[in-house]
Amino acid sequence: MRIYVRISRYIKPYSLAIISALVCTIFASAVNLYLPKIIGNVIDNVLATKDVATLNLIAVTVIVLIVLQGIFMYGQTYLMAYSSQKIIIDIRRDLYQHLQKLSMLFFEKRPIGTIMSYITNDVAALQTALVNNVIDFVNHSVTLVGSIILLLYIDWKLSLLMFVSFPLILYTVNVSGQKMRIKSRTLQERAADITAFLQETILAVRVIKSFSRESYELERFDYENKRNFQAQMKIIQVMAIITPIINILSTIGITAIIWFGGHEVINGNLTSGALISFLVYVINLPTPVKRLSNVYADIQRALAAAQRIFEVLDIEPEGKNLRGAKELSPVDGYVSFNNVSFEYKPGKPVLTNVSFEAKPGELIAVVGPSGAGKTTVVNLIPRFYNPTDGSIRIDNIDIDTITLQSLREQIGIVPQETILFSGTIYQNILYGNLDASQEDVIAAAKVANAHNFIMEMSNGYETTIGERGSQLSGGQRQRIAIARAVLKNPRILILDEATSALDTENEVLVQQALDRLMLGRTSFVIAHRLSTIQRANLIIVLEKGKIVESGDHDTLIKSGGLYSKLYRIEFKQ
Ligand SMILES: Nc1ncnc2c1ncn2[C@@H]1O[C@H](COP(=O)(O)OP(=O)(O)OP(=O)(O)O)[C@@H](O)[C@H]1O
Repeated sequence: MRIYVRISRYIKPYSLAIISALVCTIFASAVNLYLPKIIGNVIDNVLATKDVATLNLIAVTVIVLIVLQGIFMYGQTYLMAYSSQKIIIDIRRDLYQHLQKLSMLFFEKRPIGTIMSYITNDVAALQTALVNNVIDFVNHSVTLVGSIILLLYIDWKLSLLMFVSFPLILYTVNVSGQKMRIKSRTLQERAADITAFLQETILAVRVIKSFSRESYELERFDYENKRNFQAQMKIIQVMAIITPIINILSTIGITAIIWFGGHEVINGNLTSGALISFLVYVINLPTPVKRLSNVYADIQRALAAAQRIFEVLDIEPEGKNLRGAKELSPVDGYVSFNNVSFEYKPGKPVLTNVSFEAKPGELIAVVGPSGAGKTTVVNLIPRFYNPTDGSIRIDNIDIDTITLQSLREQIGIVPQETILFSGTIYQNILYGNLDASQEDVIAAAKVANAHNFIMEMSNGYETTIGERGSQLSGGQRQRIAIARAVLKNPRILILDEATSALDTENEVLVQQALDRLMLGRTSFVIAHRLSTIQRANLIIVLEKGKIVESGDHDTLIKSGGLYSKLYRIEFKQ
């Protein structure tokens, strides 16, 4: 029931348009209902009495009715499509907005394709239900109920005969509808699996090719397709059984009516016209029943989709602001970790009692073996995750007590892998500060050593870069990411130095750009370069989530611990 209430909340703003559409539908269906009655009239009152005047009148009436029906059908289609599109846009928007608020953990737990499927497949299923099925439902319900009333009015004994088969039909529809609902959900999940698979393998096409795993991937794809096929066939099976059953039941009913009705006419209890009208109503009756059973199945499918959509909408944004969270005004850049512990999965600590301080403008290098928790430490600063224990303070304010947006406005991040959006280079740099002027963008590009290579491109700043910036080299992408960060002008900087080596020229340009970017900002660098650790005010050495050493380069080398070992293996080459 709750699901209907929630859907109705989306429908409410468009109720006037929907009601108007439904009124149009009712009138359009009423015309259909009236036509068999006219046929009966022609037989009894025109053909029997050879009354030409009435025949003319009936002909004109039929044409007028059909024209009116056309107008109503236009209204029904237009208004319903209008409102359902609007409703779908609202749902899609809410879903997208909600997804944006969900924590990183949500995205890490699910393949990208599955998440996309919520917004594409599930919303599309809802859309079909809203556009086609609501109209069909009203149209065929009116036809069904109207036909039954008219049948009773024409001859109730004949009607009773027909009604014997009806409960059987309704029962069949009901049982199959329940089955459809369960199977539809499975199908929807299988469809999402295929999207997820495609997404993953298309993104990883380079890896697949380099390992020559095309046939292996094809096998995996075949498997996903097979599962989808099986889910699809289970639904078809139910539908394939229900249709002939309904046909058989209706045909038995019609034959009985012709037989019994024929006797009624012969005995003079019924006119020929009335029997013909009756038969036309009865023959038309399976259509609404069949369509309603399809509508029912479609609505079940839509409900399954709606359920999945609402399940996502119900996931609490984990990184949400605490009640009474304050805006963080521009900071000096003092950052402290106070006994911070963290676990991604309960019971599996990734960081334990991490404490350190960074003064404004300092460079903090985070080093340690792979998996030590370096990325996790820096990800806690913009609150991509919340510490399980302890606190992080910026300018002595616990970051838990400030709004996420104002916190993240003060932090610039240059990741190891630069993610660019399809669009122009200009738009990609502007992403750092949407209010920046053209001069600012160019100045930032200059600081980032990006201006020259941009100007050498076919359309300069207006050059469109392919999806994820695939047309640019690694070093160029990094410099665009740096330009973005320069434009944002944050007080605190998080930098993940690329491990992959660039060519010497790019290396120098990137390094120079980074140095300019870090100047005067509190910078946390997951360090892979010798120059960074040598210059760092503080080096934090992590091992298995704990700080095992900290200090500057010279002190740590002298102490001869893990750092000096790492230094020999990783940095001093
Ligand atoms: N999203 C996640 N969910 C669960 N566990 C995670 C997640 N991210 C990282 N971990 C685990 O947490 C630990 C620390 O990971 P982290 O990425 O912080 O290490 P790192 O020092 O940055 O490693 P690397 O140098 O290899 O990038 C690892 O054991 C890793 O497996």
